[in-house]
Amino acid sequence: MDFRFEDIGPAEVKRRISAVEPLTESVRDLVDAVIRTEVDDTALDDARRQIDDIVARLRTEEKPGGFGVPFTRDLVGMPWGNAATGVRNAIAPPLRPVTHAGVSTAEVTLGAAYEGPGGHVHGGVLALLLDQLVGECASSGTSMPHFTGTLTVRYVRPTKLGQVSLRAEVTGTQDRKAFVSGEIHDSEGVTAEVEAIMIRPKEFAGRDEVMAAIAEATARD
Ligand SMILES: CCCCC/C=C\C/C=C\C/C=C\C/C=C\CCCC(=O)SCCNC(=O)CCNC(=O)[C@H](O)C(C)(C)COP(=O)(O)OP(=O)(O)OC[C@H]1O[C@@H](n2cnc3c(N)ncnc32)[C@H](O)[C@@H]1OP(=O)(O)O
Repeated sequence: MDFRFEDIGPAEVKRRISAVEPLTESVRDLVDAVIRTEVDDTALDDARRQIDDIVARLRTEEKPGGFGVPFTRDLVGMPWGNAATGVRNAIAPPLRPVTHAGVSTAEVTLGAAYEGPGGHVHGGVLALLLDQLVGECASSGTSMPHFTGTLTVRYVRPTKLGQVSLRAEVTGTQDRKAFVSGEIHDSEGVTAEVEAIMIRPKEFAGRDEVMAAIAEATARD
């Protein structure tokens, strides 16, 4: 597991997010524009050249591999490359889950980049969002990381592209397992339901083990 520690506080986290998030949003807009544009071939080629230049500039300084999940000195995770939520990830819709009293919710708008059946959301994208939400729900509720063991999605009816709401709730726990139920709905009701078995890996028996894993990974860096 890639645990790292950065000795920074909330103000620095906020500064870093505000420096990069507008770029992520612009790239997300770019993805949507490339799907929907009807400009001619010359304009497409011109756009490609300009984008290649920008990519070369960004790559002059870059991390190897993924972004990882560094933790701040207050043990706030920064999963900024996360496929569903990452503030640096233009592929992420992005999902912004909120957990309160054991219930996680999120509202998200799924545009052209998330299409599967014509005009409707790809089933894999719905599973991704539900997977993330049940992970947040199990992990935030216990303040310990839980991984997805088994995720069962029932697609009730096609989900139209546009705004959807998600909800998840822990329905029970047994040793290191948390059972989570959830759903996605649009303006007309439920479109997909999920049942998940989330598991706290045995190396994270308690907070001390998580802290030890962070310290060990930081010492390796
Ligand atoms: C102090 C610092 C604070 C830290 C942070 C705190 C909070 C974090 C807050 C928020 C975090 C936010 C969100 C969460 C993040 C992302 C969500 C996305 C979720 C994912 O995207 S995550 C990636 C996909 N996921 C995997 O990549 C898992 C690969 N896999 C494994 O890593 C292992 O396989 C594991 C860990 C699953 C189990 O390994 P293990 O060794 O711990 O478990 P073990 O075998 O001992 O079994 C123990 C009991 O679980 C049962 N069991 C085992 N496996 C099962 C399965 N698959 N399904 C159903 N039940 C299963 C057994 O049957 C037994 O049950 P019983 O005790 O009843 O016999």
